[in-house]
Amino acid sequence: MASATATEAAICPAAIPAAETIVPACMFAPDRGCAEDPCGEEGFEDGQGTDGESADHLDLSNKLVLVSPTGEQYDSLLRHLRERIDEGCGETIYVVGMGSDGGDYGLDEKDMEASVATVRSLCEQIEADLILLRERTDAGGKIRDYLIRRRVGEQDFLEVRCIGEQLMAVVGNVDAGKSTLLGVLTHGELDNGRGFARQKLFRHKHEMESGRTSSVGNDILGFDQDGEVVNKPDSHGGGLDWTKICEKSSKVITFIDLAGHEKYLKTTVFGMTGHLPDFCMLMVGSNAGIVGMTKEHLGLALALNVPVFVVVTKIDMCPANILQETLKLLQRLLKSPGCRKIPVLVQNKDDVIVTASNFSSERMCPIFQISNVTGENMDLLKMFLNLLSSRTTFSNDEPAEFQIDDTYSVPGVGTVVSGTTLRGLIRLNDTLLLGPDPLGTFIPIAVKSIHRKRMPVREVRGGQTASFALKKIKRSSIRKGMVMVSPKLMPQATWEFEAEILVLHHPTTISPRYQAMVHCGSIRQTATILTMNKDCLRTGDKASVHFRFIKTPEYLHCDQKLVFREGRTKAVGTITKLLQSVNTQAAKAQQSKTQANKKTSKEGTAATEEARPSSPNTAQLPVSNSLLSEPL
Ligand SMILES: Nc1nc2c(ncn2[C@@H]2O[C@H](COP(=O)(O)OP(=O)(O)OP(=O)(O)O)[C@@H](O)[C@H]2O)c(=O)[nH]1
Repeated sequence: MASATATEAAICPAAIPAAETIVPACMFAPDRGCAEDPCGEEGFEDGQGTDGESADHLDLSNKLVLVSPTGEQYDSLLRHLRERIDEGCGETIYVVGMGSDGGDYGLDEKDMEASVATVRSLCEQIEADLILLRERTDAGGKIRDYLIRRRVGEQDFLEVRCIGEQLMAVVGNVDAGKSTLLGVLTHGELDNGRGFARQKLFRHKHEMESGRTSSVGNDILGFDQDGEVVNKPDSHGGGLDWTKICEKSSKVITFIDLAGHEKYLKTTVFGMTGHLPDFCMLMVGSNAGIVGMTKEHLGLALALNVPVFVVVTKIDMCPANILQETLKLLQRLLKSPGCRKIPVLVQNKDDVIVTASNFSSERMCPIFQISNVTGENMDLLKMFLNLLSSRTTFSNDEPAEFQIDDTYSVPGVGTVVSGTTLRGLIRLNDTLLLGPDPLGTFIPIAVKSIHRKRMPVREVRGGQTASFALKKIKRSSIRKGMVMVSPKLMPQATWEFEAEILVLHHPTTISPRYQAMVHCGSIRQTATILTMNKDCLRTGDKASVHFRFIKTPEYLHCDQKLVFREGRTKAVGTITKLLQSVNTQAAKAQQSKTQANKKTSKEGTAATEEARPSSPNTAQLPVSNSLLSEPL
């Protein structure tokens, strides 16, 4: 398949040498030993039509297919491109001039021109921009890499302006330069080495004074169509106008700056589990090396399956031998059996294109070396950020589910909840079920206003962060970890669940009755181990464990990832079974009581009436017979 397969720039695991030294990025270029390998075939699967027609007989494997495709080939190419754009959440890197049929790579001038005209026409069909990233020459002529990114139309502005939004968790030990790098990236001014750039980001007074991040920060970086950063801080306070950034951007990255100090590990774990980041940027100070929380943060990202890349900072002030030592240790850590990553040192734009193309789907872990003070290699990092495409696809057809990360009281507005839409579509005036409350019940609630990136919008989709203003609800009755879901889901709260866990670290042994904090999505609550399928657990052990929350039941799913921690003890796992769900008379009684109270308020009554027919807690759920909602 000419461009279709070749565009994958796929790495070939078989071709990866188990080298001791850092692997150069060019090892991953598509022209290295991948021509006859199974990676090349992957594209064929993609190339199969939705009607089951094989791309094989359309012969899309030849690099010349784009020169003058038949109608059938054109349709197939279009279908394939559409699939890739959907898979890449609106963008993909597309290579012209390479086939997977074993022929020489490269096209002559005329064929390249014709091929690009075809790709341009395909892009028009899907309303996407075609941006040239690089041109190189091989035996058969020229090869070009393009970024294809779906356009964001004017009419989308009010709806979902930031289509290409990605969430990036920023982790690393204290003083690695996390806040500084975010300040430099989002405010466009270099640092002075004494904390100048980070000043713009601090949110709490004590952070300003100590220079340490304690909250989960949130900053955005926008790229225009040409990959240029659009952030322009205003000249007065240096603040960022998010609306303007989103307006001008074809891609927006939201950073969550997670605290580096061990004291704030709880917040950091919450940031990683609760915000569903697409990527994780692990920062390492070149002079300090792999110290403190670096390994913990890396372990957390790996356990949660978040693709990680590393940014080594402060290269301006680090002696060459220390920098080399840090890189060596870093590489050893990444290649260790616990990580099984392939470290790749990014040194030029070609390396950026290759690493960005393969990042989310492969074991590759790019390493950047930068200075926030001199700006060295900042262009490579920015280019990488612009080219990264997320593999997380969210379906809008599923019933809506929104998890609450934070609550606010806004004067004149009332209670506002913010969080992440996990799936489905939430529109203005939809009625959702909010819960669970301490009794495990969910109450109907109408969506009266939605904000995204500080802008009012009419809907939010899976994967997007948003805030909702809620009527007639006290802030104190909402806690992190609660959800707002479609009534179709008939939500139930769970006191007890089973999970397969792996103990990453524990100083002695864990046995039944042990208690620790469970982080799961935005849920953060202490749970007790009731039973497990082993007598006791030590570092490195895997087991099936039966947990019970100590305070309130929570809304959980099977297959959700969780982190279980207390002090230095840490375990990660996956929920396998929900054991004790609240679905009781008591919950029902509480539900009716809430509704009765609501009737006293006109608006509250309206909302209740509206939701009643579809409210599972009032009408449709089967009623179980015991007081399961009571804690043990
Ligand atoms: N010379 C030099 N100094 C840097 C660089 N990056 C950061 N710094 C300085 O290093 C110090 C620590 O940077 P921060 O950005 O606060 O580190 P952090 O990782 O955010 O720390 P926490 O928020 O506490 O987790 C500040 O004084 C920065 O000015 C760099 O590339 N070169």
